[in-house]
Amino acid sequence: MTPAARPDRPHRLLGRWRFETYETLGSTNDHCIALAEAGEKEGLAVMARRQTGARGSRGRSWSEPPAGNLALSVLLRPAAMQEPGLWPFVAGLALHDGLEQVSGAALLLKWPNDVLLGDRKLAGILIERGVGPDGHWMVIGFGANLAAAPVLADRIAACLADAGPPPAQEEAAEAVLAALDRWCAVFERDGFAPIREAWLTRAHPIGARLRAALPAASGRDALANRPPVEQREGSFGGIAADGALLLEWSGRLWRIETGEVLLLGDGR
Ligand SMILES: O=C(O)CCCC[C@@H]1SC[C@@H]2NC(=O)N[C@@H]21
Repeated sequence: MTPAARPDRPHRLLGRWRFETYETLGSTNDHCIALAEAGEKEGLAVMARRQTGARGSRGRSWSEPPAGNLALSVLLRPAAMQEPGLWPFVAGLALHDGLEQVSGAALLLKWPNDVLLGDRKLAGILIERGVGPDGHWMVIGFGANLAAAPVLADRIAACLADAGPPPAQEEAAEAVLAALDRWCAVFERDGFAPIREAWLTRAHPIGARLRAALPAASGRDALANRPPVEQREGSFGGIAADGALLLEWSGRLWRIETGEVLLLGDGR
């Protein structure tokens, strides 16, 4: 957390969230994590109009234009951190539905929680967990290109401005928080089955061509039910009851539990 960082106005209550907005933070995830370690209760939601050190998944940075995109993180303390592998789907649904609602654009989910406009990445999620003096915490960070897409070396990203007038940052944050409130309630009440079903109706179709970049198989990780390669192209076969990606390749359905998945044709 930036020690001097102060919200730019008093927090507002939105469903289960205490919503704070900041002009500038290094990273909204870092800010929430520092507060979680200092004992903050669950339900904090932090939006920054600008981040100076945003982090992406797999240790990458998350590139942002000077202003106008969505940077939002929430702090949860799920009991004993049950089902950690299923939260990406809950969060992905919220990001997808919130952004669709404020833009009217038709968006797609890609495993496990990227949001695409057409075949290009529009938004992503970084989920981090830990345990501090007050118990377990989980921070879910949402990043979405609203006003501008970053220029990336290896692919072309999308922004909502490609599809029409982009929503304001706060409007997008509130829509994502409202959707997250709804999907958390479904998950808490009915478990993963309805989350999985809703996720599948918002994903690219079954049979879409995917390329999965898998971590190198070695030692205990070299599971017998995974292709013994680092990269494989196949067809989307849905998701399993535990959230694993099912990839049809070479006449078999393979389970993919970790790794990066590209929808082929997504601007690369
Ligand atoms: O690589 C990805 O797809 C995940 C990107 C997550 C970026 C968001 S922006 C808000 C929050 N704060 C961060 O530092 N990262 C996440």
